Amino acid sequence: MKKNHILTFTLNPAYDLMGSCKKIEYGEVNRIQTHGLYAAGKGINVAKVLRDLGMPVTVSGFLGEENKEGFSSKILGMSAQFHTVPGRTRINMKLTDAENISTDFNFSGFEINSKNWEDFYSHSMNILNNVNLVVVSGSLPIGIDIHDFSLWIKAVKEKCPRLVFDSSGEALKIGLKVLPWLVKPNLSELKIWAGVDLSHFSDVVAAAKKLHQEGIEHVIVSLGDQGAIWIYKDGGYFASAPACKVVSTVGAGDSMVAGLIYGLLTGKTYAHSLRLATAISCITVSQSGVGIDDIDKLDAMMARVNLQPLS
Ligand SMILES: Nc1ncnc2c1ncn2[C@@H]1O[C@H](COP(=O)(O)OP(=O)(O)O)[C@@H](O)[C@H]1O
Ligand SMILES: O=P(O)(O)OC[C@H]1O[C@](O)(COP(=O)(O)O)[C@@H](O)[C@@H]1O
Repeated sequence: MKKNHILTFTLNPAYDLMGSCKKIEYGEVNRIQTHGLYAAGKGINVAKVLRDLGMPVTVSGFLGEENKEGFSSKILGMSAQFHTVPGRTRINMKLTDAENISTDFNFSGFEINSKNWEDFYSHSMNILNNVNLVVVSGSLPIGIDIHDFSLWIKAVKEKCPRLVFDSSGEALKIGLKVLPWLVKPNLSELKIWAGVDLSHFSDVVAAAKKLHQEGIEHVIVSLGDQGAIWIYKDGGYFASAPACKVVSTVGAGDSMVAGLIYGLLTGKTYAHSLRLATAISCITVSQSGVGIDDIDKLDAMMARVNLQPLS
């Protein structure tokens, strides 16, 4: 396997059906303009960006048997090592309205039984050999016991200490306990972890520092259109996100994670890496779907990111 080989696990991938309408009318028939149907889920999105930046990447997780045709053809250029299970991969609906607000309807899909989990567990440990960095991202499908997930992610970290973790809800709380190498909660996820309302910027910085002090080397908190902060051993940065036309914010966080990984694995400075990650996430916001189709756009977007050191 090549140097810097990256593996992403998406236990609950999805087809993202993206579209827009003027306004979502509750209880009415809503007519939606379709933008596209994409193979997605957090680790898949991270992998798309890394692939476009030229990094070798493998994607893994579960995939539903019934609608698996087509998924692989939508993620060309990366190695796919999915564990197929009976049932359907979920379809998540993502709508952007005239005020540029994205609303997500994340459905449930296949269910995992204990045999599926046991098989996946051993398969996942095998494919972790020779991996330089592993990403565990997204929600858990129905049927995965949180205690089993906790044991699995611990074992993943033992095999590959450079663990990047991005999830929500109970899985987020459990995953943070294994002290991943890098985490990127958004503001609402950080609030859940902190258990308090983080109403001021200084509260957000303090909570991120606390998470870092627990033993997580890189804590990045994304703040939507406000940008992001990064706390690491010797300091931190705030990056403001450049104003951009919003097509859909879906995948913005995943794109940021990919940019951070790329910067860190290719030896860029933290300032450069955060600038790059912020720029990539803004490019994602200004298009439908995740990925960098024009690499020349990046430099221009990076120049528009404003960085400030945090004390
Ligand atoms: N409306 C926006 N305009 C510009 N950049 C944005 C916007 N929304 C998100 N971003 C960029 O994407 C990053 C991740 O977005 P955020 O919504 O915080 O994450 P998540 O998708 O994980 O909830 C932000 O830090 C920012 O750089
Ligand atoms: O696994 P979850 O938490 O339901 O999230 C899955 C959804 O998140 C996405 O990966 C987008 O995530 P972000 O907007 O946080 O980057 C979608 O592609 C997918 O539908």
